[in-house]
Amino acid sequence: MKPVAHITCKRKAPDAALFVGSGKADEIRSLARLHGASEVLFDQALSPAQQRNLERYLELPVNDRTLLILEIFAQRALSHEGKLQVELARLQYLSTRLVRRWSHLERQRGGIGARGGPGEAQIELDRRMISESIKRTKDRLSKVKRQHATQRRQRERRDAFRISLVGYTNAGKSTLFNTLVKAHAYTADQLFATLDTTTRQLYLEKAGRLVSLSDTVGFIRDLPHTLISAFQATLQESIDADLLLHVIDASNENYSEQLAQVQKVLKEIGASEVNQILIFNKIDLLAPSSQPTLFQDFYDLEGRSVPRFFLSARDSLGIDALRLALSEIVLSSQQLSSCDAVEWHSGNP
Ligand SMILES: Nc1nc2c(ncn2[C@@H]2O[C@H](COP(=O)(O)OP(=O)(O)OP(=O)(O)O)[C@@H](O)[C@H]2O)c(=O)[nH]1
Ligand SMILES: [Mg+2]
Repeated sequence: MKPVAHITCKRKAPDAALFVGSGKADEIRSLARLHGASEVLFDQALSPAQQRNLERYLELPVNDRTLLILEIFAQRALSHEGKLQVELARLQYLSTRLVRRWSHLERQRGGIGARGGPGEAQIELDRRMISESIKRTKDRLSKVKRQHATQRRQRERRDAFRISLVGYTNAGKSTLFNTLVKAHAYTADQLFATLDTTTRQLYLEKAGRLVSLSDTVGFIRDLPHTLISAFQATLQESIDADLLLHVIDASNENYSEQLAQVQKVLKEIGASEVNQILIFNKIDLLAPSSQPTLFQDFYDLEGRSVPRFFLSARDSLGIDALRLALSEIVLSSQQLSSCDAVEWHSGNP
């Protein structure tokens, strides 16, 4: 599907019935007719009622940002757990929108049904089918989650230091992951290239030990709440980590907004207290005048001073300095935990 036209609108508050004003809705309708559009997509979350009213008004299928993100997620999910999570989020989304949605369109197309469109009985049947599917998917998901929790506990028992890559979608997390572990995670110039958490062992020479490194799903502005809860298990990896590498596309003009969005999601999933290092990536794309003079400094992250590294994951530029810093952090955390142990012993003769 390709966009044929787009239209923006400024309003103090969304209209309860149509989301936009009726004048704007008329404009959308003429534009859609002019371009022969087959669907209208809103880059915002619509309520079920708004969506229904808009479809009636525009006489076209109307979808919203949540559904678009769900569709992209559905295409990208690879693991069994990821697929189940997307399926569940999609069913839950659908179940709120199953109210005579298509009746008016089917009537126009001379559709079947006694009084045009699916009857109440059909809707009731669909609803029951969806709620059964929701239950089945939930059961399957909780089984997979139990298995994963066991695996996670086993990893924890091995006492690994855990590092997670987090950041806005397309920031370069998977590229950095590959560069660091020389693995081959799927990278692509598209949103949500990665949906499943991949974990590999990373050897840090200076620390003389292995740590575990996880690549995670990218974050995005206004991530719908249903999706946050659907991906809670996947994002759990970042909450459980000892250290977050927050990757930022420094060449993106909206990088500071994206950084703030990621911070917001981290708060929502309860990971805002985990230590962070900021990675300003893609410096190869910066103009000579914007190149950093220092490749390592500190950044004021909501009142916390956190280490920041400038690098290019694609060109392996600045990677050695990052590996060195990671080694130092791992070593000092080891010292800290052995100090704890000593204190504990001295306090308990
Ligand atoms: N020029 C340049 N491009 C980069 C760099 N790092 C990543 N990219 C490109 O940016 C795009 C996105 O990279 P990914 O590693 O897939 O990004 P991601 O953060 O894993 O994205 P999601 O999985 O979608 O969240 C790809 O086209 C990469 O080749 C870099 O340092 N410089
Ligand atoms: Mg990725």
